[in-house]
Amino acid sequence: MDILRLTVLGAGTMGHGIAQKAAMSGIKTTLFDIDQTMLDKAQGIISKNIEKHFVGKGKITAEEGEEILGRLSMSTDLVAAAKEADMVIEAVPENLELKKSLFSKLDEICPAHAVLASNTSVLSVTAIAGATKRPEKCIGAHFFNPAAVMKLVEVVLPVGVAEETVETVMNFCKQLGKVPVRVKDVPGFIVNRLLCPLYMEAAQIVLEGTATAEEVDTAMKLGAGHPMGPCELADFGGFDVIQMAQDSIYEYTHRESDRLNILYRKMLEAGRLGRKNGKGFYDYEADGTKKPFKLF
Ligand SMILES: NC(=O)c1ccc[n+]([C@@H]2O[C@H](COP(=O)([O-])OP(=O)(O)OC[C@H]3O[C@@H](n4cnc5c(N)ncnc54)[C@H](O)[C@@H]3O)[C@@H](O)[C@H]2O)c1
Repeated sequence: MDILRLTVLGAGTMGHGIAQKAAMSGIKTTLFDIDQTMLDKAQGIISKNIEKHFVGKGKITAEEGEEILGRLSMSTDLVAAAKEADMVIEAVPENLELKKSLFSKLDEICPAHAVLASNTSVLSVTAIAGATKRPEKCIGAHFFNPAAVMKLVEVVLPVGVAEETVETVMNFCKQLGKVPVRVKDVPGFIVNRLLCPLYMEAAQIVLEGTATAEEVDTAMKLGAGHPMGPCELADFGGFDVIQMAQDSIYEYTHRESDRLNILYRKMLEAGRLGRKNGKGFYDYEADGTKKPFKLF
């Protein structure tokens, strides 16, 4: 099935990037949020991105830029936003009850053929799908931040998903210029399952004083070819998100090595969330410069 009409729920960090990419790929896209100010903000960011990075750089004409924006509409009315959708992607806050309740409503509102996708990072897609009467049409579509730029989408297969749904979503991702990878609905999927142990060991090295965060980052960038060091990357992802991901992986594996490193818990207790509040392994200035934070 081709996706001609897409609805994205949540106009925050991820939702606006997914909506921008879909509109740029020729898909009629509606961005829904309960907060009009988030929709206004998203509209502003998308318009600026298209002007600055595409029209301004001569990649598309001004008319093509207008056409992209013409394919994008904003709504605070869920029924109007979703009733004709071929596919819905929810990118609302990481809260299982909220996502289940939205999926249950979407199940009533959307056409019978519509695919319902969740952008959840750590929650069970199977549990979200279970809130509907169409689990075979529910799936995870895990985009990465910034969603308009990052190539990967983890296509997450919950229990009971139909192969036809998987194929539809794999093709949709390719239409967006993304590279989709199939993964079963197990905590951490692929990327977080592999990144979390790196975050935990990096924190342990810093905690025991073997090396500083800066030394860990330099070592992994220059020695392992990573574009960002693990401490910088942990700051970027956010310690609250890492905590949720790590706890969900531990709940699945019950391995001691998969427990959240105490340093993240201490940072969170100290109100340090990472880049999102300018306080992580590093302190960040408004101009993007950073200096290492002295832990103890
Ligand atoms: N930020 C990331 O790096 C990242 C990466 C991958 C996946 N995710 C996942 O994407 C989802 C969204 O994350 P985000 O960082 O974009 O969040 P965000 O807080 O930036 O945005 C969430 C948006 O949802 C809106 N919202 C709240 N309740 C709503 C409702 N009932 N209906 C519609 N909209 C509602 C909010 O107004 C807000 O605009 C989460 O599940 C998160 O785990 C985030």
